[in-house]
Amino acid sequence: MIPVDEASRRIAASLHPLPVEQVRLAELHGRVLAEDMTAGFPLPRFDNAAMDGFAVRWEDIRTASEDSPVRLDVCQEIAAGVSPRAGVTAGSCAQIMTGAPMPDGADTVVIYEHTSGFGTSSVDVYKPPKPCGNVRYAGEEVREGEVVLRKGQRLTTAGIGVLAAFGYASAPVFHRPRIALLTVGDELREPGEPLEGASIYNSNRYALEAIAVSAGAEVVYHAELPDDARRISYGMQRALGQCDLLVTAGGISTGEYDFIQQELLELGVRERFWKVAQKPGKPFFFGDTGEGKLVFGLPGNPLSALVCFLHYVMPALSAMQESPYHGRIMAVLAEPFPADRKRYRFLFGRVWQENGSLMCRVSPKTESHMITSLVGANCLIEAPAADAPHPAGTVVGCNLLPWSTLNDS
Ligand SMILES: Nc1nc2c(c(=O)[nH]1)N[C@H]1C(S)=C(S)[C@@H](COP(=O)(O)OP(=O)(O)OC[C@H]3O[C@@H](n4cnc5c(N)ncnc54)[C@H](O)[C@@H]3O)O[C@H]1N2
Ligand code: MOO
Repeated sequence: MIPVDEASRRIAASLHPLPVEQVRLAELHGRVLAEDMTAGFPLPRFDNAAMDGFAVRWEDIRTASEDSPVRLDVCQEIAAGVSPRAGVTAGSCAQIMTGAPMPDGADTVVIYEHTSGFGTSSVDVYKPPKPCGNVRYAGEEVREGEVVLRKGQRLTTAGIGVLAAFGYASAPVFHRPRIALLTVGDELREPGEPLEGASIYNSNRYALEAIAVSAGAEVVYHAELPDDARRISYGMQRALGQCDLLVTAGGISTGEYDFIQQELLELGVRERFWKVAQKPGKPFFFGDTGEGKLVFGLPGNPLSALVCFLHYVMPALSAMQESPYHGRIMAVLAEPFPADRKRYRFLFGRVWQENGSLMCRVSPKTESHMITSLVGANCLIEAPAADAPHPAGTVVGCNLLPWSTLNDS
């Protein structure tokens, strides 16, 4: 049995970055950038109006007021997307729309509301803005050549919007990690099928598939297998042929029908560890193949499987895409945490904000088969082994669940 940190280190030592591919903008959501992206031009690209109104020389209208307006000749209209025909000279101005390029000579835009209005050959200005007011200057947001998105950034709303603004129709991203998912157990039935005798429904397949997809991975293969060494071996061979990570759930402990470890070793998988000093998830197995594929043998208890996925598989998926994984925040226990005497303990729970601090408490159901303890949980709380419960007030690590937010009810 090895400590939790040592397990994470051994997994990290087996990881390789995934290959890179060029993917079209519309398909980039959730993908991870494989290169820094730079600005091909400054943003804004040219000086332009921030408001609808009149492009003027501030010098001409600085004294304008309701009682003593300044009258200017309107020499042209400039709409967004149109280049100015001429510059603005003393005593003249241009009617201009938001986003339209500023004409030479003008340094300020007077908003429509502070003038006599559009559509005439001259305009009265009633109120001056600040000098250079209502103008967006070239390069004020981003300089040409500046890095706007970093390698390792997961592309969602922000990254996709920024790529589009700089005209990138596609971007280099890491391949999506391909996961093969095997669940094993004679007792398992698929949801929708009838239950008979001592059978139970296969929840791991669906919960693990959901978390894998939310982590940006692709489940390329799945099989639901009986406790039969030959069929498990065959399923694992097929799975390994098409994935980057093989994730199995169940059959990894020491029972008479736990064939996963034995069959993995038969297939030449190199064991990096089996058994970690943690609760739940003690019989967790990790290995790799000669071709660099990773094998995660998760315990079958539903919460043990999810804890191992959250704590080990998620960071591995990020690292394979050279993306930093910031899972953990620190929070204060509102109630005692039932520590284990020998094993590092993970428990689902809730974290919330109170008077400027983050507080947390574990879910009322704490056993590793109790899948309903996930309902209402928004975090996974972790704490080291101890002879007595960690008292309220202790600061512990909390990992927001990838499908939750701080404000989930
Ligand atoms: N003598 C010992 N017995 C057990 C030990 C041990 O150290 N010595 N470890 C216990 C711990 S801790 C865990 S965790 C489990 C893990 O065992 P396995 O990984 O071999 O899992 P199974 O025995 O196949 O299943 C355990 C449990 O989970 C249910 N299960 C399995 N797959 C699914 C699924 N896809 N969907 C829903 N539920 C599933 C299964 O029916 C069992 O109840 O071993 C302990 N025993
Ligand atoms: O470690 Mo098991 O995963 O306690 O239930």
